[in-house]
Amino acid sequence: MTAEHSTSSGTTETERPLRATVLGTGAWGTTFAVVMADAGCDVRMWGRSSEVCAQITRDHRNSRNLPGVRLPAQITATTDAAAALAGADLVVVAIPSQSARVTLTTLREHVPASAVAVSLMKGVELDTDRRMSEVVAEALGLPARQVVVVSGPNLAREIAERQPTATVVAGTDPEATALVARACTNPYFRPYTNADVVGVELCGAVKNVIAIAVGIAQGKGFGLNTTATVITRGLVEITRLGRALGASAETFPGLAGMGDLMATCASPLSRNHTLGKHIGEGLTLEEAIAATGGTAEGVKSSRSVLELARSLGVDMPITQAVAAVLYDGLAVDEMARALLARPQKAEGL
Ligand SMILES: NC(=O)C1=CN([C@@H]2O[C@H](COP(=O)(O)OP(=O)(O)OC[C@H]3O[C@@H](n4cnc5c(N)ncnc54)[C@H](O)[C@@H]3O)[C@@H](O)[C@H]2O)C=CC1
Ligand SMILES: O=C(CO)COP(=O)(O)O
Repeated sequence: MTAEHSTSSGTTETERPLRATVLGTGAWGTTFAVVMADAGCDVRMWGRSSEVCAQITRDHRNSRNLPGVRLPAQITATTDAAAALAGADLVVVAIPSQSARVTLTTLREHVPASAVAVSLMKGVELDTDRRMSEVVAEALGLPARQVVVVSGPNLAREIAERQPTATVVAGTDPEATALVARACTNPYFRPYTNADVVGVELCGAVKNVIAIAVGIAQGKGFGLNTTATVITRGLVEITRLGRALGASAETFPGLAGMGDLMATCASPLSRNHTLGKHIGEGLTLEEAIAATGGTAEGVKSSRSVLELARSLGVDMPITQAVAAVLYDGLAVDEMARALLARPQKAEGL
């Protein structure tokens, strides 16, 4: 992957590998660094832990977040934000959604004004109800056209093992979107581009809440009929919210929508699914968070998505039930009863 710069004659010339800086050394940040390194980019990482950064640079491993995976030797990591971000063409954000605004605000002075920012995060900010691309643009002071999102059926561990998958790269500026898609194209990772940023981001955030619901059902011992019902009606909920916010109907049955729902709701690798299962088995929220490890974004997003839906008058019964179980003491046994007892209606949106 090389950077192309316009020359004075208006043509482009290939000069050097594209420089990408990943913010966050968690499971997905590290895996996406591998994806971009395998696509030919020059990849640096920034993280808070000097121990993790040293291990990435020196031993080519991240045993805390991606145990057993060997990283390409050219990936380096540092806690020094200025060094990590100097000259970056792409700034890839992979930290928990609720920490994004504060963290990016402190890093802003080091981000080159011409950089394209890439959000890998799947959440909606509490209190503001902002999507992550909006948070990134506001915190870094970048125009919306310079922010691109990546979202799809992308369980980190499988991709770190170079198992084939596809994703969606969404942005409002076709050039920036294509640049990010090229930066992550390699023999096992295939991005599709999409101009529907709103739809792609909502799919990524809300599928985590639906995966918690599926996990709860499975933790209760319910089978595949229940799982299929929650996934399918979950997609209806996501679509309803997205349409109210102007998203394209075509996005929801695609990779970022149905694709990611299938991966996240089915896989024991998913933190959201796992957390839900623990809740269904009777753990408290605190116990389930501790037992799951890693970031289960759907916990906080159940509240922010519900806030957003209410502000728009959109009905999201599964999301509402998950938030009620996690935060309002609704008993798990009551959850299914409450969902099934709702008034009869026609299928569809
Ligand atoms: N793990 C996965 O398979 C996928 C995750 N995502 C999304 O990517 C985002 C990041 O997820 P993961 O890397 O998996 O999470 P993780 O839990 O593995 O790692 C999060 C990382 O962020 C760091 N961090 C936490 N608070 C921070 C702060 N205030 N400032 C700087 N760093 C901070 C942690 O130390 C850790 O290194 C989430 O929004 C998640 O939904 C998206 C696709 C796949
Ligand atoms: O987003 C993901 C897969 O696409 C990862 O899901 P979890 O955050 O639930 O692990």
